[in-house]
Amino acid sequence: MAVQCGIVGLPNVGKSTLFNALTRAGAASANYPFCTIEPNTGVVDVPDSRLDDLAAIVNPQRVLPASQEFVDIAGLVRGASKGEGLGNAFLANIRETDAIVQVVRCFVDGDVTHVEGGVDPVRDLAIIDTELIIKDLDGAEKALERHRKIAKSGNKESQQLVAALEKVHGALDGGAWASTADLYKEDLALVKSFGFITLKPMLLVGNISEADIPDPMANPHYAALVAAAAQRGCPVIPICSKLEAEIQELAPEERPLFLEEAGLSEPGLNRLIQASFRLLNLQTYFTAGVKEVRAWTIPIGATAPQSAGVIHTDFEKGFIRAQVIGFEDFIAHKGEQGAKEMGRMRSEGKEYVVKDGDVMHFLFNV
Ligand SMILES: Nc1ncnc2c1ncn2[C@@H]1O[C@H](COP(=O)(O)OP(=O)(O)OP(=O)(O)O)[C@@H](O)[C@H]1O
Ligand SMILES: [Mg+2]
Repeated sequence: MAVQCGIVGLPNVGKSTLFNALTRAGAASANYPFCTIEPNTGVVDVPDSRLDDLAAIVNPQRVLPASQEFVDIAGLVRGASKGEGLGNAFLANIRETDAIVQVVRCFVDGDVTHVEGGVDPVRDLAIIDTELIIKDLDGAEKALERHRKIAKSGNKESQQLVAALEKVHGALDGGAWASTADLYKEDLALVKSFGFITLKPMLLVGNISEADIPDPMANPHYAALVAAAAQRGCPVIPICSKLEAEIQELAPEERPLFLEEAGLSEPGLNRLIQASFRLLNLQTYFTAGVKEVRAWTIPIGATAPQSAGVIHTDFEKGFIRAQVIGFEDFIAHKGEQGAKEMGRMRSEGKEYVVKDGDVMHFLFNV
């Protein structure tokens, strides 16, 4: 289950630079087939140092991190939703994604053109908002037109769908994101297939300059973005895309020193990937065998059978029970054998809610 994030923003704000940094980072260490699916879609590894800790104990033949997909689209300009610029065609590409990462320019550099004439993150946010809202409004209107006809014939499901679409439409028509509409779980399920962009969770990336790294809030543009993000309850992280891309061009052994000099404890990309994980309420469990140590992505709250289903649907169908060792126990007792001897291996049933970091072994019927 590779989670997909769509990267949006005005032209020339640093989306592709960020995307390239991300995908190069992934490609360097990834052993995934189809690493680059399309020119503008890249699969990246989810950095997780716990995998190294597990591998040091288990000594597996291979280590497989969890993965995440990023989709880079052309910049959106004013009027993109009405066909201006290239962005409109590309907006369709992000309808399928699970979350939106919006890159907002906060770096000041006279050599890099700003399509709106100057750096102003709050204005830029409003422009992108408008485009996404109009695009969704258009989609909602078309869907309503179609489904109102079917609903008239007395089709119950269509009537429910129309009611849900009307809520979405109402929010969008008032200039707000569809996610602010008062939608029940059932409504969300009904409108899911329409891929409304403004129903997706969004993470803001303030693209700062290298000089801002030690103290991003000292850049008034970034501070303004943080304030705007807080107002709408949207997470925001500072990243210098340009530097991140440069880091990924270095040999892995050269990176730590470079990071230290830049004032970073780890690549900003790690924070970005981890933040998008949190945004989507995801967590990780591990399988740790001599063949492979592997990270698996599951929603927070997933039960043991649901988690097994991420490996294979048969594991979920035929689930009997799971043997579980907490990550800390696995490390402290130097692996499965040690944890077992100390009574730290638990047998859990169908109701067990998997915890972040659990090392799992599933028993199932086929
Ligand atoms: N943090 C930064 N500091 C300084 N320059 C940057 C930074 N991030 C990106 N740039 C520069 O901004 C320019 C535009 O970057 P990029 O091509 O990534 O933008 P984009 O958003 O993908 O544009 P488009 O929408 O046209 O595809 C490049 O010259 C890049 O080097
Ligand atoms: Mg680009």
